[in-house]
Amino acid sequence: MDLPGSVGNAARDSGPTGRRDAAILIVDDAPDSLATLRAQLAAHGYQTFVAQSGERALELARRVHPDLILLDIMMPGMDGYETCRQLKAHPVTQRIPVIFVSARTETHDVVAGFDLGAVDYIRKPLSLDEVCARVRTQLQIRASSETQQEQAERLRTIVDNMAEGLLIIEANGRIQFTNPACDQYLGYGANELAGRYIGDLLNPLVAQEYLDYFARYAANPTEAHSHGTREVIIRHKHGQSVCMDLTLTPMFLRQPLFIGLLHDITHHKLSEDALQRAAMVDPLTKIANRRHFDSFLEKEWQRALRTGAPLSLVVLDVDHFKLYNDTLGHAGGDVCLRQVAQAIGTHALRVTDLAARYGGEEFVLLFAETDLDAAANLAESIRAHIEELRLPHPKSPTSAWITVSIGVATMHPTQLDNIETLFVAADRAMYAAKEGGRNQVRATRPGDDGIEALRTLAHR
Ligand SMILES: Nc1nc2c(ncn2[C@@H]2O[C@H](COP(=O)(O)OP(=O)(O)OP(=O)(O)O)[C@@H](O)[C@H]2O)c(=O)[nH]1
Repeated sequence: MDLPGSVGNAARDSGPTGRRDAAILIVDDAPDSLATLRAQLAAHGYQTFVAQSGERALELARRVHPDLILLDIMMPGMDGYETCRQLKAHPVTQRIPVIFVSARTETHDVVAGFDLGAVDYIRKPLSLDEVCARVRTQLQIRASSETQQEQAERLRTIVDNMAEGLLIIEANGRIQFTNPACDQYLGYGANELAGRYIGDLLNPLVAQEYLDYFARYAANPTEAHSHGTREVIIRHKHGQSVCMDLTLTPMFLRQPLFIGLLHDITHHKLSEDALQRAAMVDPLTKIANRRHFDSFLEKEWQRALRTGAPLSLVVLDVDHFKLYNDTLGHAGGDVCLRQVAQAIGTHALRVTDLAARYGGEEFVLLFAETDLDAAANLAESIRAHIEELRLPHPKSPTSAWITVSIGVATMHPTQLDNIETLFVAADRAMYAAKEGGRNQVRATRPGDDGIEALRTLAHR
């Protein structure tokens, strides 16, 4: 009988403390030798299994997964060498340490044993204490290598499954490793990024900044600290840009290395952009709001200062709008403002033009690099466009339709001027249009003499 009474899965289970005794399979065709070894090992607290042939040893090893195998070489049928070869060839048993126990003591026998993957070789006749000492040592080695392997596997599982992208980068910017999340974020297959350089992913200026930081760290690893988290635009494999938070931490593992953690913030970015856009738009009419217009005007003003180009401001006010609201209701007034805004917006065609609702029923347009005549002509087409909308204004003393009064002012700004001057001039021109009978455009150049300078372009 080869098996001890307790063989089976129960014998291999963990005890209540979670620790199980090491199990040793002893393979020897000589019953005496088997019995002696077994008694000795059992006395040291090991669980033992015995087999008297190579074939039986293979079968048992696959079933009970012993922690160690003591294997005789000379056996009838399959000898110890062949048994060892087959143990090492099978995935279930290949990692079980094998110690040869043999009366064959020639060096080439011992070498052949090691060549087959044995971890030790004990010569017969046996010194039982020596056997126990060698068994104990091998079990300790196995336990510690198993622990290391488990730790490595645990780490690997974490790295493979984490949501953040992970990159290991060398000091020269070469990517050494990426995890699956990183590959997926950036559109690459497994191992495809390894060997590439961060310059392949980042814009040249940002990549250079990182390379400078790497070089500083490599020159003085003890002084360096984490580069912190920063928002970067990374090139996806298929060309599009992805917005990510990148956290870089330096570490020294035989060489200076940098651990990069990538966190996808495209979604935050999209909502941030949407918020930013919303902050620039008038909620009722969906054209630019006053805040956006003011900052746009400030930029164009500065540009006009540099280039000396003319800057034209158009101020537009809906005529008798209070009366319109009183007649058709506030909601009707809102609809009208939307239609007027839409019409105005269609006249701001160049990137240097902007139409905005400045407040209430007042609208403004900026035409950069546009002189007074051109701006006045544009204003006149806006006036005509709105009149042609034929939005009924039943009680208006000016027209049966909605009309607007428009003031235009043009300046070649100098350092001595300010934006206020341009606004005041356009406002005065607009009020002159109101006073002149509404539904008309008046234009002026600040600096010309007051109301006389206003030119009537279209007076109906
Ligand atoms: N429906 C609506 N009305 C608004 C809005 N903002 C301002 N108004 C109204 O627009 C009207 C502007 O009236 P006024 O400034 O007195 O001038 P007006 O009636 O347009 O007359 P003139 O400018 O002299 O032609 C006021 O009644 C405001 O309540 C808005 O968002 N929606």
